[in-house]
Amino acid sequence: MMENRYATHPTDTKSYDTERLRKQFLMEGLFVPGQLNMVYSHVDRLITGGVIPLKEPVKLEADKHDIGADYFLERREIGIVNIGAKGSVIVDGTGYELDNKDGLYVGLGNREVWFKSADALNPARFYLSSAPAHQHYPTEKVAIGRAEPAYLGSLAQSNERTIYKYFHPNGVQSCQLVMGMTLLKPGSMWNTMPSHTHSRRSETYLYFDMPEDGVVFHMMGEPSETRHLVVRNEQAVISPSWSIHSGVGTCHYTFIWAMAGENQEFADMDMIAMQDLR
Ligand SMILES: O=C[C@H](O)[C@@H](O)CC(=O)C(=O)O
Ligand SMILES: [Zn+2]
Repeated sequence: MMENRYATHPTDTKSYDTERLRKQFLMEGLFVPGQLNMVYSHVDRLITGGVIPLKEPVKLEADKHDIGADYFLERREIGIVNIGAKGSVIVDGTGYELDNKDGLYVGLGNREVWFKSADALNPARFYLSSAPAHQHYPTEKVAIGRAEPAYLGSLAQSNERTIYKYFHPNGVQSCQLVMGMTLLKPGSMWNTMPSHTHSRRSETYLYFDMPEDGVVFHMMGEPSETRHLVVRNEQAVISPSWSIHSGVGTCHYTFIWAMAGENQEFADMDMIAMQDLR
């Protein structure tokens, strides 16, 4: 299933109530057993999806009306991260086994991508992020143990966390997609504070590894006009270029970030001074 989400003007967003904010920016139903669910955001044309294969493998596909192509990766690339139990992704006949938190880049031109769980009773949960692409780059797996970690924050500020970059200029190559995972240490609940925007690109966040009753208050909006979304386990957020994207949880959690836009420089951010937040 593909749901469409359209771009929003920051001035319009000021008058949104909770319901409208959630409809526009929150992706709640990505992970449903046995299904492939996707959201097509017209912000940078990022497609965000989730798939939990059970007994039957699930094929990566979309309606021609949505993507304007005969097969999913005809004019796109995709980043996949498994947030569940062991599974595999089969790319034009070649299988790649993904354990929990392993990632796989699949580039333009691959015709058939299938998702499989090793055990239907304890299935894989694949998170997907896809951007338009103009060139083929090789399919490549990034095991979490192989990704380069960056340590940020401090326990005193409740934001001690490790950032793993999967697909980026110094790692697995892609056309647009820059994707990685940030793990908060137990006792740390804040992510991406001090906050930033980056008008050169947009971003999505998937929050997971949270208890059922856990929530993250995801901060969004223009720096001088902040709003929040209450986000639960395995829900994702669309962050347009003009919005901050930051959050605080009721306990520590993990999130996957994905970006697309003008460039791929991770550090190309506009930092917001704490005194400018409203
Ligand atoms: O533009 C970069 C993204 O917002 C994230 O990579 C930030 C992040 O993971 C963090 O600070 O923990
Ligand atoms: Zn960012």
